[in-house]
Amino acid sequence: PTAPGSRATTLSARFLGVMPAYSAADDALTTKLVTFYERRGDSAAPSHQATVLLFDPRCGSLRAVLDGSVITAKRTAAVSAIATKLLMPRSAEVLCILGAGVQARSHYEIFMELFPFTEVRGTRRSLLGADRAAVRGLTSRLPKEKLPHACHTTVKRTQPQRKQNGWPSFGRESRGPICAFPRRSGCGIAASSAR
Ligand SMILES: NC(=O)C1=CN([C@@H]2O[C@H](COP(=O)(O)OP(=O)(O)OC[C@H]3O[C@@H](n4cnc5c(N)ncnc54)[C@H](OP(=O)(O)O)[C@@H]3O)[C@@H](O)[C@H]2O)C=CC1
Ligand SMILES: O=C([O-])C1=[NH+]CCC1
Repeated sequence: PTAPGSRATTLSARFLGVMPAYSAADDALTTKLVTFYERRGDSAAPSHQATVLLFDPRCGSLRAVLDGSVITAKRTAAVSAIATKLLMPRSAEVLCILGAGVQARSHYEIFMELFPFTEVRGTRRSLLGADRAAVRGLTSRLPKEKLPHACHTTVKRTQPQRKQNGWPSFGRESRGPICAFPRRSGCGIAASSAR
């Protein structure tokens, strides 16, 4: 959990995070409850499930219960976008997304809206079969200049964007194995100027 004052109760690879926050400026008292579980087998449940509770700061009464899934997806991508805006080299042209989950999708959407990337490349574990360890190490071990080469599929922004469930359809323009991007679930994101 990333919010100040957050607490997480852990049971193996299963977490319940409690993320309370108070903003005097917004007159808002709130907490998010989020479970994040390692996905097992072919479970259909999302790995992250969240609910947001909104309280009246004056009397402490509960005022609203909100589904936290969209809030989590959009808020996390928005914070990444702010960091990217401040840190990304001006020459960056390639957006590389590692993983193909909820965050991958929300990051893709906001990054393509805000930044002039000319190309997007993506990778997902399931395509790698026995080579899963290689993907696990991507974010930590791969030299920056190698990152795009590790990606499994690519689409040029200049080409017509065919959509498939809201995502670009990585098809004929793909290099390497064609990825039915996405299936269900993103583990990391990086912007690279490497060609
Ligand atoms: N900082 C913040 O505020 C937040 C951070 N997060 C973090 O962002 C990350 C992504 O979350 P989310 O998109 O919701 O999760 P999803 O479960 O939707 O997606 C996870 C993706 O990571 C891949 N993956 C999982 N384990 C491995 C592994 N061992 N090796 C390679 N790939 C793997 C999955 O592959 P496959 O499809 O094959 O299963 C899937 O593509 C998580 O680490 C999450 O905790 C999320 C929300 C908020
Ligand atoms: O903000 C959030 O919902 C989470 N951060 C890490 C795991 C879940």
